[in-house]
Amino acid sequence: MSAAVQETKAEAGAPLLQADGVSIQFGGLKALTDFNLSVRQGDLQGLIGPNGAGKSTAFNVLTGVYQPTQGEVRVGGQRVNGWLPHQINHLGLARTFQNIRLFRALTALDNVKVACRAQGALHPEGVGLGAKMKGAFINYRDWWRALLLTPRFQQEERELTQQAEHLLEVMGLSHRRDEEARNLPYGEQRRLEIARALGTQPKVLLLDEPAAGMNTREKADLMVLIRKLRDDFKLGVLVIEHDMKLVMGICECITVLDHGETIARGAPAQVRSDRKVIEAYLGDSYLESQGGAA
Ligand SMILES: Nc1ncnc2c1ncn2[C@@H]1O[C@H](COP(=O)(O)OP(=O)(O)OP(=O)(O)O)[C@@H](O)[C@H]1O
Repeated sequence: MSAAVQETKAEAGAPLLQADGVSIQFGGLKALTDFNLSVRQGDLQGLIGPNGAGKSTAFNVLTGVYQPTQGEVRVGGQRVNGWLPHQINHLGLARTFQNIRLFRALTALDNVKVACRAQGALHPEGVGLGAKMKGAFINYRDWWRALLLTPRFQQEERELTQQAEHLLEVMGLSHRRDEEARNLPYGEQRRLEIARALGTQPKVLLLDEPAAGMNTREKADLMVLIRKLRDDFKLGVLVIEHDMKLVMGICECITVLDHGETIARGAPAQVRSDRKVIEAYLGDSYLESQGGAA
């Protein structure tokens, strides 16, 4: 870790994202049990575990897609249980999905612009009728502005385009600016998803299997890129990833889930030699491939 990042971490203070004793149950299935997590600025953490361990469920609970059966989620110190995903996003939490969810028929630029616009818009925070009515009023006002092409709307459009172009450049996608998302190669679609998440100006970025489907070269580039995003955008990053080389290579702290329970947490070296982790996930073949035993 660079001295600059260590310094940033020391200043980081309070967690940007926190889960305290979070559990969620689907019928009789305990998908996540007593899950605790803390992400601060400058963190690059991993979340791993076998298929069905509860990793995506954890992301869904943290981002408001699912409501926890028990426990508390805080974003920027604010309790967000019961909040909608876009409201939580507005507090500074953005994510990508395991199955890419781009606007397939929109250009790369427009995919990112949509996210930049969402952040620029005022989203009333909280739950309840007051927030809903305020939201409806804002939507109505913005609709008229767009319809009448007011000078302010046009100025905002220019600024959004510049922001989106910058993010495409950061993600190495400038050459795809005007191509429809569905026509991009798979690896580039994954990077476009990250550009779109960055468009909402997050403080914490959750990446769900960002390297899935990428070739070795693309994965290596992605590792460098994720670190750079963490540093340049002053983010806290949490990554779900099955590629152990990538997770062990970039994450400073790794949480391991199995059947919804946290079975280990620590630095890569500590986690990969943990007997429970080897038994549940890595397997002895992984150890052998690394040339050692626990
Ligand atoms: N909406 C839902 N309704 C019912 N069960 C669910 C729901 N979402 C997840 N589950 C179950 O919760 C468990 C955890 O699933 P989850 O998708 O979080 O695992 P995962 O660790 O992300 O797995 P993978 O690595 O395969 O993506 C699984 O048994 C899954 O079938």
